[in-house]
Amino acid sequence: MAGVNVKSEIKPLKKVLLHRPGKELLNLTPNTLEELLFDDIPFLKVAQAEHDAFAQALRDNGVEVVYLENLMAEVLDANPALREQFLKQFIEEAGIRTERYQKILFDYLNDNYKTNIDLVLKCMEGVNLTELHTDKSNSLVDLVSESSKMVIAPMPNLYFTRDPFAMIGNGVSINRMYAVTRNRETIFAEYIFTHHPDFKDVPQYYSRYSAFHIEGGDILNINEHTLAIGISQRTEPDAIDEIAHNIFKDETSPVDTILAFNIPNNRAMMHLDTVFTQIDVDKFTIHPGIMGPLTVFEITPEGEGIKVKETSGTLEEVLEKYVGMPVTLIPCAGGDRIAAEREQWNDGSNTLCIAPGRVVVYERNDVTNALLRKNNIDAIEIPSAELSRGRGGPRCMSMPIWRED
Ligand SMILES: NC(=O)NCCC[C@H](N)C(=O)O
Repeated sequence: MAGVNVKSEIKPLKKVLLHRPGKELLNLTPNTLEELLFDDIPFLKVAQAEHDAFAQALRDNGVEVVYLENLMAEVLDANPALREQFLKQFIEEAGIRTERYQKILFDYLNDNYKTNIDLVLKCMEGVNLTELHTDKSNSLVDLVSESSKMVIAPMPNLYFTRDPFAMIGNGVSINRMYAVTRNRETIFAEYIFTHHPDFKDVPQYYSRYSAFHIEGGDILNINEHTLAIGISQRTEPDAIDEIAHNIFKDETSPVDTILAFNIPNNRAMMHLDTVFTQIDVDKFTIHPGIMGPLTVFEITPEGEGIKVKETSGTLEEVLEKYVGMPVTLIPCAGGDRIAAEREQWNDGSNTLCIAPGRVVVYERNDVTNALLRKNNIDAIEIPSAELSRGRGGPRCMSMPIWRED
């Protein structure tokens, strides 16, 4: 299956991109948690077992699972000249400024990680100064530096494959991320969507070099004509203007309406998909906390440009207009504020829909999961004690590549 095809949030999922959490999680420390966007340090062995259970649940439901690290290694295997280019770019973007250190790191990584898959996994893991064995007598920096510190920071958020790039119909948005720690994640997308034979012809609607940030957790394909994008902590309105122009300009894209949902700017609701996901033709999960402050803007093409207006009506009315039937909003954990806040913090609203009425959910969100079943939703539970410490659920941990039309 070459290319990408995602024109819905709910149609049967055929192919998905994941990243199995790796040694990058071992390089989280209490002092770096905030900068690296984690709230605690997951126990890697258990996080991997939970993630494998997630992948298996998807395979059991007929979904082909591909891994980010493998696609990237395939690109480098097929184009040996890119290995050097990638590594230099990666080291530079990791913030290594001096030529001396750029060379030390290049040689260390290139010489010690001979296969491309090992190199890619090592880049994700990060590099500790203790690995480098530099000669302390010819550099003041080395002499005064702590002996154990990360000279290349780890990339612990990679298992949230939803965010660095996002499929929109038959195209892709390669994102500029909100936080420095996540910006290197999109280098992999740049290589895959430029060089991988399955993905190099996919139209690109956004560039990682654009000035404004936008993340995939804010992008929802409501149907082939309608896209919803969150204005959030992670996505700036300027980025939505820019992507709207690019999508409307593409004659092959049927998208003619973008709904911009203005959600509160805070960590608990960092992306639209942390507060709102579609789970059936006429059902959505929702965090009750966004109902009050939510405004929705409608963006449509006008001439060479775009036209923007605020929509009127309740959220139900707005959604009904676009899905073409009455809709039910299922509040996370029912109506109770304490249960809703607790379960939303652990991604109760962040479900991955794999067919209409069938979703993958974290098992810990008992109240929400029972409510979904009461609404005739088939909720497939996966273990989540460790994965949830990164603040993302099944939708965040997956990037659909292909859904049936
Ligand atoms: N779509 C999502 O909501 N993704 C979750 C991302 C969690 C990650 N720790 C972050 O803060 O970016």
